[in-house]
Amino acid sequence: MKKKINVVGAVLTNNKKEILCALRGPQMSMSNYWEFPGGKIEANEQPEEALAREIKEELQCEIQVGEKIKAVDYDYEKVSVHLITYWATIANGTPMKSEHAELRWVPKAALEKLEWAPADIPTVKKLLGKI
Ligand SMILES: Nc1nc2c([nH]c(=O)n2[C@H]2C[C@H](O)[C@@H](COP(=O)(O)OP(=O)(O)OP(=O)(O)O)O2)c(=O)[nH]1
Repeated sequence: MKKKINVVGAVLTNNKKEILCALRGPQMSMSNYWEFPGGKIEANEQPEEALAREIKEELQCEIQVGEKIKAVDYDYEKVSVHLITYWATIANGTPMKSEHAELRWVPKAALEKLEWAPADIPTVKKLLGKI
C-alpha cells in the first residue's frame, strides 16, 4: 500500500495581497513544481502548530496561522498526500530561502501561470474563486 502523508501548506500573504509561492528545489521530491511552503505533520502535532514549525525551519520566519482554506487528497505515484492549506501572515522576520530553488511573491491573478504540484491546484482554484 502507498505511504500516506499528512501535509500542511501556508498561503502567506503580504500587504500587497500577493501570495508567497515556493519552487521545490532539485534535492527535494517533486522538484521543479511550485508549492505552498509547509511540510509534513509530525505525530502528536496539530496542523496549525506543524505549519508554524515548518515555516520557521524552511523560511526562518514566524507566522500567524489563520483560517483553513482547503483539504485535498491526492495520489502521487509513490505517496498519497492529504494536504491542508491555511491562510497565514508573517508575524516576525522575512522569508528566507533554504531548500527551495526560489521564493516569489505572486499576485493572485498570476498564480495559474506557475506549474503547481497537482495537490495544490484545488487551493489555487479556490483562491481564484473558480471552485
Ligand atoms: N510543503 C508542501 N508539500 C507539498 C505541497 N503540495 C504537495 O503535493 N506536497 C507534497 C510534496 C512532498 O511529497 C510532501 C511534503 O513533504 P515535505 O515538504 O516535508 O517534503 P520533504 O522535502 O521533507 O519530502 P521528501 O523530499 O523527504 O519526500 O507533500 C505543498 O503545497 N507544500
